[in-house]
Amino acid sequence: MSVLSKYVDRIAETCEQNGLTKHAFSYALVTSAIVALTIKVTIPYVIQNSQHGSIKKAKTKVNNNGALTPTETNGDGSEEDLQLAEAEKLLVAQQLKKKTTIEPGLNKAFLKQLGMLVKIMIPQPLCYETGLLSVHTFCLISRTFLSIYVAALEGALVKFIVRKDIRQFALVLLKWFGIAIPATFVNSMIRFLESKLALAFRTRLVRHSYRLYFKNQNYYRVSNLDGRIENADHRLTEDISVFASSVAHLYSSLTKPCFDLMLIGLALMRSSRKMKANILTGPALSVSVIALTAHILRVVSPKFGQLVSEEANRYGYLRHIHSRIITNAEEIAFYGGHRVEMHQLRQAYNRLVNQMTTIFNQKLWFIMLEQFFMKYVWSGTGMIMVSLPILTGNSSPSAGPLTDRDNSAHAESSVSERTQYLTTARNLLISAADAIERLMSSYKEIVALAGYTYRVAGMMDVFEETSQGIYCKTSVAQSDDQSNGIIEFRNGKPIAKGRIIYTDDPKNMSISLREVPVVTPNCDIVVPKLTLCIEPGIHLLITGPNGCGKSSLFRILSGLWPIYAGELHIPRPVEDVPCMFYIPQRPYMSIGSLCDQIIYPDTRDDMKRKKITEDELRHILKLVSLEHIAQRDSFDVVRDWKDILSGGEKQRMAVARLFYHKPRYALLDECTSAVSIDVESSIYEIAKGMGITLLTITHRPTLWKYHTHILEFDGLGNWQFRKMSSNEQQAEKFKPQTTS
Ligand SMILES: Nc1ncnc2c1ncn2[C@@H]1O[C@H](COP(=O)(O)OP(=O)(O)OP(=O)(O)O)[C@@H](O)[C@H]1O
Repeated sequence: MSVLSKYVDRIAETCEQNGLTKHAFSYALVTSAIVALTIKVTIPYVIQNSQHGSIKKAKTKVNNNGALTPTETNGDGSEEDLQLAEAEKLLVAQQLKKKTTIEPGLNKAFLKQLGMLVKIMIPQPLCYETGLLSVHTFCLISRTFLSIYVAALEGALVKFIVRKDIRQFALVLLKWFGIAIPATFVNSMIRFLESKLALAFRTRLVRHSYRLYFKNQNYYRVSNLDGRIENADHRLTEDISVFASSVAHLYSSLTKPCFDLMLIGLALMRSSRKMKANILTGPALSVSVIALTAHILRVVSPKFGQLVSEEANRYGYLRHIHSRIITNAEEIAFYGGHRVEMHQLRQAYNRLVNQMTTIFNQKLWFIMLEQFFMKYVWSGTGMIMVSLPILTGNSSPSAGPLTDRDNSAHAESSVSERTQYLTTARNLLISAADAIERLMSSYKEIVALAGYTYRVAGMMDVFEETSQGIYCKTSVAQSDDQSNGIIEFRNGKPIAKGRIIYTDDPKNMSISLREVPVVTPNCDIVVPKLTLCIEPGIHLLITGPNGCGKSSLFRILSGLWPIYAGELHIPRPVEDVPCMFYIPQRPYMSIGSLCDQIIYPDTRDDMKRKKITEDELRHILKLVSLEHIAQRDSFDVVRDWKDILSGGEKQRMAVARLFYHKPRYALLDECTSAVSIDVESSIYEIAKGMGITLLTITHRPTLWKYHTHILEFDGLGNWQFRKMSSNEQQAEKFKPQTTS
């Protein structure tokens, strides 16, 4: 700094010699500094706006064409970058189209969302969280009192040093050490309670969102039927955790400085009064300076909420790509697709880095300005505030004749008093400045919190809507013309007008569909109207070309896909006898032991309640020719069954589940395609013998003979439901692969 000022002095002298006054030079210097600062502050906004404009143009292109055809590239990103951005945004584009889209920031919507989340985190006035909050608040207030006491002690220490009073000095020093024990304990307690509070909030939020996530098969609906949340896992883990921590942190970083300011202000006023000075000038000056600087900071502050929300989006996308690679590792390895995958991973990472760099860049200038105000402008104001009582105070000796000795004693005492006042006031001011700095930087945290609030509250809103059957997907056919009047739309969203009716009549255990259309989540109509009745004992074979809607029918029967019209009548499941049990082509292996695989989705307790023994499980395994697995391992051994069992073994394990649950209807979706024909035949025989009605999708003619009826789709929306002729049942003899 001194080198710089010498350099400036030298230039000023040179200018003076050339006829320019020192005044004119300093005006020019200050003006150019202000102009430079203005340019620095405004340029990021100009760049940001122009980038926003170009991305918007590209987005319009996508929305208009309904395809990813970005034509614009911005300065720092390639076309590929933009494509990736669009891929990230594709699933939330529906939301962006809506006029009601809320941008994360410090606004009414944020307060509403925060209020909603606070109600979840603190469900009632008297609960564990309010207990924690009360203890935390008590610790925060105690810490403020301790700070004031320590400042007073330090003032007294200096006073006794100036007075050379060793005895008093030693006494106060002892007190100072004594206070250190509770002070450090309270400090540590504050951090401990903040972590406990964050964990308690997180637990409440996690419990609530898990409840919603598993309500009405939401975990399926959110990722398959709705397009607003791409990475629910990221929101359920990372976002909730960061949100809870930042709420807990904000509580202490907002309340503690407020207490500090209040009590320190009072303490400062008291010491000003002691110095017989005006107690209002100092605080009035400091309040005006702080209000002004705070306003400037607010105006120039970058939109940290949006920036943080976008960063979380990109981070979520990166994790999503990672988890896709882990899930599909074998397929990628067989294809040798590592180059493509790595490229996508790099792109996603680069986009995250770009966003983080933008945030760092924005922070650089903002923090510089913030520090300038807080460290220099405020310190200067503090110095004026502290010196005012001494400079304007009336501490002259009282009237009356005084000897020289009296005068010198009085002078000595008032010097030590003033030193004590200055030291105490300085310490208090440092604490107050620290408190204000924390309050100001909390603003940044609040804005960042707005980003997380937007993501967490948005997730809960989507969960609520999807659980009620309200979906939003990007590429849905949104007009009645496109859907031929089969689907009705309201506010651009399709309405599921169809009804599921559960029948309780034990004499009527049939499944019947009445004019139910098969509609995909994108609102493509696969079959316009389907009417059929499946009685127990009607073993139905479902055939048709690929993509004709066979599996979709199962999704509708299981209640996974909404019914847009007509009626579906199904028997109400009674305890221990499920109505339908679905077995997919790619069986799902759960985490757990061999026993857990067979009884899934039952638990061990359910199994005990049903009084099923391990011998019975062994028998079930024998029925599907898997007894060797039980011989190899015990039923309790936990393994990664997904990797340990072969494709055919996994399919047989899934059939073992069917034999364990013995449902009324089995929905078999090519579930034995990898099982040898002899085992497959015996499985079908046993299932029929158990009284299970089969609804089978298969391309194998060998299975036709186990069925009595056939449902044929032609792939154009037409279908035929009829009894099979005896010739068709013997199809395997003369019709090796045909379906319809
Ligand atoms: N989650 C989904 N979102 C959007 N469309 C889907 C979804 N699942 C399936 N579809 C579409 O629905 C149509 C019917 O699919 P479905 O799975 O019922 O075919 P399928 O007859 O079982 O075919 P395959 O014999 O190949 O298994 C297909 O055009 C498919 O693209």
